Amino acid sequence: MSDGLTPPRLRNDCFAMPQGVAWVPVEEALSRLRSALTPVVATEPLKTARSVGRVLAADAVARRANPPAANSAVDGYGFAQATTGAGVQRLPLVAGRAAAGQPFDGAVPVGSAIRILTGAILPEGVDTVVLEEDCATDGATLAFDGPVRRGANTRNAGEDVIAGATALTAGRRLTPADLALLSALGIATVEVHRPLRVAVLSTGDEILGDPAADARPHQIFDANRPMLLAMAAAWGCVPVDLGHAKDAPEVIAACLDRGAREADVILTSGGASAGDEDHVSALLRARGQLSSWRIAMKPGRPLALAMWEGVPVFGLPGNPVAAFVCALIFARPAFAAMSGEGWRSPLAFTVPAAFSKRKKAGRREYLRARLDAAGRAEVFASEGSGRISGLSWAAGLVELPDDAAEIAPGDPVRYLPFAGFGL
Ligand SMILES: Nc1nc2c(c(=O)[nH]1)N[C@H]1C(S)=C(S)[C@@H](COP(=O)(O)OP(=O)(O)OC[C@H]3O[C@@H](n4cnc5c(N)ncnc54)[C@H](O)[C@@H]3O)O[C@H]1N2
Ligand code: MOO
Repeated sequence: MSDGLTPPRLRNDCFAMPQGVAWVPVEEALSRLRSALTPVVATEPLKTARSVGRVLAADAVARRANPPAANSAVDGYGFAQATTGAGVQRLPLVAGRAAAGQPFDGAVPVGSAIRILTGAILPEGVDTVVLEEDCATDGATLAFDGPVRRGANTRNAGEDVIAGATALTAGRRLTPADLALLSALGIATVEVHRPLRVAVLSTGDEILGDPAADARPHQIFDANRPMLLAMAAAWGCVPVDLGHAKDAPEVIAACLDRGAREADVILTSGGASAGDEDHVSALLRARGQLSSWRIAMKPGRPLALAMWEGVPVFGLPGNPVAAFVCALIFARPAFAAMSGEGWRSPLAFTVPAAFSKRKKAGRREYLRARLDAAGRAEVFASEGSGRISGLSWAAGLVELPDDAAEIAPGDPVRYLPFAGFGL
């Protein structure tokens, strides 16, 4: 008989905070990570044209000014402004013209004008250009209505960037626009970090790797691995697919060993909680250095952060929504720090809520959200952590503070667009 057995009061709330467990606030877990992580990737020289998405390992210094010489911003006629004034101006045209790539060799005499095209270096004697649409000409004389401002329709040498200036600083993840800037400044090669290698492992006896396979009722297709591998790739990392492992400690340990050999960081999903089959957290506690787990956030509370053979492991929860949110909030800034970019806080702005919600104190909450036509954040109808359709529906997250909150339509909320996470 077990008459003396007294169960705890029924909570029936899978998101309630269990007692007797140390919950790590999100900010504390983030600041632990931030202080622990440094760049782990080597550097290499790379052709600028091939460097998009890479992280600069050294400042890029302009070899040349942009523009390198004063030139015309329009197609028109150039002259010295000092000899012109108000009212109708008539200037004799010199023979020849100045075009981009075909500079005019001579000097333009004071009081004369020259045909000039966009991008052409200003010939000696020219400091001002008048737009061709504002001119009349018979081929020998130019007429326009003055006055014209000195320097009109021209671009100064170095007005964008001067030679010797630092164009981009170390830590910059290079964008297509950066490639234009570097190329214009004559920087043909950049010193960049090698991309971070991110290994991804799914765990669980129920996981079936191939979505084309015939699944038995107890089996589910692996949703987390393609998602996490694609996130790593979108973040400029090299994804390393570790496949999926059964819920057996020695199998998971072998996969982690491989991950530690082939990658700079490991993402696992599933088995992060404290259930009978939650081998990832148990393994990390027993054989890795578990630094922080059970984060006070929803979704994602069983996040495990640990080291395995000297390589950081992010033990993400199995529920795909929780795995996704934890990857955004923890893995993304951490990968940036490890990649040489430095810690990157997510882009966030305040928008009015299009929803009502009451939350309890003690946990930060992330809701799948998107902006409606009026710029208000609407949230996905269900908060269920397995509702993957809501991740596709969403374009960002609403972040609710650790404290209790009651949100009514129109109240300001913090919105974190996926685009700000590079997705
Ligand atoms: N008694 C308690 N049960 C649970 C708690 C709790 O505190 N007490 N926490 C719940 C929360 S919250 C989460 S999240 C999960 C996290 O558990 P695990 O990280 O150990 O994940 P699993 O149990 O392995 O899986 C959870 C769920 O996700 C599915 N899954 C796992 N991997 C994948 C994958 N690669 N692709 C698609 N779906 C996946 C798995 O089948 C489960 O349904 O624990 C709760 N339970
Ligand atoms: O918080 Mo669990 O991480 O919801 O799904």
